[in-house]
Amino acid sequence: MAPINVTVMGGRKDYVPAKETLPEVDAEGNGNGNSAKGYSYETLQETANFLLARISIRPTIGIICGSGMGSLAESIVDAESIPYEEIPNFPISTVEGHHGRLVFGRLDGVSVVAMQGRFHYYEGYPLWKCCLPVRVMRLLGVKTLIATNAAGGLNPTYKIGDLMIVKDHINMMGFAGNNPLHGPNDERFGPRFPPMNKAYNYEYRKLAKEVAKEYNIENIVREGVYTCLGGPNFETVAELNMLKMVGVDAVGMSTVHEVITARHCDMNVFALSLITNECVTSYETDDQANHDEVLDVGRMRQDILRKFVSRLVTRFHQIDNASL
Ligand SMILES: O=P(O)(O)O[C@@H]1C[C@H](O)[C@@H](CO)O1
Ligand code: HPA
Repeated sequence: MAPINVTVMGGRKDYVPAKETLPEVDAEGNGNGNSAKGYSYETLQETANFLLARISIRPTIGIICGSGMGSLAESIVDAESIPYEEIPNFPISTVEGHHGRLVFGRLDGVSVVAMQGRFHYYEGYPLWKCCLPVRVMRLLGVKTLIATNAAGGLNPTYKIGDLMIVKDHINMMGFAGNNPLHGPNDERFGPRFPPMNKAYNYEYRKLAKEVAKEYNIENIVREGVYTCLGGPNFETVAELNMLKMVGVDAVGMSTVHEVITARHCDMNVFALSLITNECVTSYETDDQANHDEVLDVGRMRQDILRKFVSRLVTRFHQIDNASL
């Protein structure tokens, strides 16, 4: 790749983009996320077939690990991992704290697949591509999605290290017309106009609160509303105060579009936010959100998260099977 001349502070410098770490533009040549073109059902079926040929597990529950929460996948036994680079049509992870592989295996005897590394809009991927793994999971036979994320706590009662069961979301990016389902609809995935009022499964949320009691962690488990902004910058004070006014409890840069995609293809959804920082809603402070702190809190809470999510997998599996 030819060097690009860029002006940096202190003068000009030759910069060679690390090709393997830059997301490619989409099929229409757009890298800005506004393309209506996604991969076809057949293309994603090819991806699913590739994975089915490589792995012996047939997962029914899919887990997306949030920033710094990759260790969730380390409890998986009989694990078979496939790096994203080896998976046809898959993007690659470019964010620190996101390993970039699918881990198939068993959690407490339940067959699962975990994404150790998710795709974010700010990495340059259009929303449909950020959510491509969700559709692939569905084609693999996954019926339940557990999406985890790191988020800033906006609700003033939330503390760093709290776990927020997501009860609902506000799709801020959708307000601006950016939606993973934008563009032609393939009914084999789901309907043109999917409802979103029961996006976060009520039974799962109830169970999660029971498990929190069982594990004596109910004092750190909350339930609230999440929103996703496009990132990569953290929010301004004015933005955060506006979000607070409209009822947002936690702010992040993911999950909402994954949940929309999952509900579109009729998956049951549970989402969990780890509160990694308190949002700065005042001008009278020197505090600043930063990614290192996000990763540190992920490490600090890794044992609790692993135990909690493993137990949720077992309990969700029980109720999914009971309702068959
Ligand atoms: O992948 P998630 O949503 O957990 O990551 C959050 C949002 C940004 O990617 C990053 C900011 O530190 O953490
Ligand atoms: N804002 C947005 N995304 C985040 C935050 C935040 O404060 N913390 C972790 N991810």
